[in-house]
Amino acid sequence: MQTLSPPTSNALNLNHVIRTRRLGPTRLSVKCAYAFEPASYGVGSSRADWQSSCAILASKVVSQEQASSADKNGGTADHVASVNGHKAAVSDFQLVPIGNLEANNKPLPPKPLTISDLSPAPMHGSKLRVAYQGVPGAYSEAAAGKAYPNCEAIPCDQFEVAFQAVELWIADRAVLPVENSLGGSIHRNYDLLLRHRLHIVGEVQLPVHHCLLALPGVRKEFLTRVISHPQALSQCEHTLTKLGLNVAREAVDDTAGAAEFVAANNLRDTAAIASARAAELYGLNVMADGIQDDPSNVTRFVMLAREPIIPRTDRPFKTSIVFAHDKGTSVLFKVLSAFAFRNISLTKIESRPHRNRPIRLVDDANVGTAKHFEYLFYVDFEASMAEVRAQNALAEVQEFTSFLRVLGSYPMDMTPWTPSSPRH
Ligand SMILES: O=C(O)C(=O)C[C@]1(C(=O)O)C=C[C@@H](O)C=C1
Repeated sequence: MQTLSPPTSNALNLNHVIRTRRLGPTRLSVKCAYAFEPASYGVGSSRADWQSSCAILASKVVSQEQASSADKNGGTADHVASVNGHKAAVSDFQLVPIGNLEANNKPLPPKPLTISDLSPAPMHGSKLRVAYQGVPGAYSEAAAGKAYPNCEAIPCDQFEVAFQAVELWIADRAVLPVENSLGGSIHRNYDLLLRHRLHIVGEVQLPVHHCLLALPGVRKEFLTRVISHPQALSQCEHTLTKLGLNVAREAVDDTAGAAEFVAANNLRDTAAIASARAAELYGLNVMADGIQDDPSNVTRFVMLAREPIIPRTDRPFKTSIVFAHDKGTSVLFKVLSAFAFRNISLTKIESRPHRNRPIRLVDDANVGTAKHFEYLFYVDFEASMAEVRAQNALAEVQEFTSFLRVLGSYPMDMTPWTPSSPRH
């Protein structure tokens, strides 16, 4: 996939990230997130390890910010001296947050934690911060808004950065696409779900209504290429051909980023496939509206958090799992029968290469060596982990598999269906 970097989006370092999260939606980049590579913050295998790593990170962030504000006030030497054991006054060590000073500059004792401090989100009364991949105007931003109305949406330049933003407490949630009704699965996010330790806490299904966007005054005959996210290009493939647009199609990181790129570079030979909101944001014209090949085009997004939600039985729930087996795919039928036997419907099954052990060799002295590809299986089923039948099904699945992880048990998106109508 080609990466067209729009001139407006700079790669940020961690200090910038921390500041811009308060200022507004500058895109988080992988460069900033890699400042805390998993290996360097030593995430252990247990949740306790992971949580304490996050706490250490969060305290590092605070002390970095305090150090930089001390620098600005010419306080570096004092700070270093106090850390080295001179000037051991409490205020030098800043054991009490700076804001907690009485009028006479005496530190107040720390405030006790309350129940609301412990609730997972929103943090400290502020808006919920939701990471998504893309720039403003992307469908993922709309999905974040549907999942968490009034949230502060935080643009990230890659899916991986959105995962890390939540892990590093820069964001409270991530909203990421996993499948589209026309384009199929977004494999990258399936792989990332396994590599990261976040939990699926919800899903949203967003009707995706694509537009063909170009600079004002540009006509179809001028176009030599159409750029967009690969999913968007595949969702509009036939319609583009029907419109007579047999021009080059180029994949970029996100739909709104494509619109931004056309506008920022004043490209009169290039159109972007993106939302009507992207047209407004980047000053483009809508040349054709509703160009997705199916009017009921819909993308399913999952909401991710550091903590799982407590599963319930008072409304429809879905559960997502991933499993593998040492003996390969032969176990699949047994696993699926554990659900069929209990009348639990599967809504999705996806297989991905088993990255740690992609090939299994089976030697047969007479005929040679068979090389089987190994897979991880992702299954979504319609039941809550609070239901006994789901617990029993998983207990059985565990017997057949060498690896099983519950990615989340969460309420199904049951919002009324409103497909968009084609108007091109
Ligand atoms: O590029 C965007 O606007 C996105 O939000 C990404 C994405 C995707 O990854 O599938 C989301 C929804 C649409 O299906 C097209 C693209």
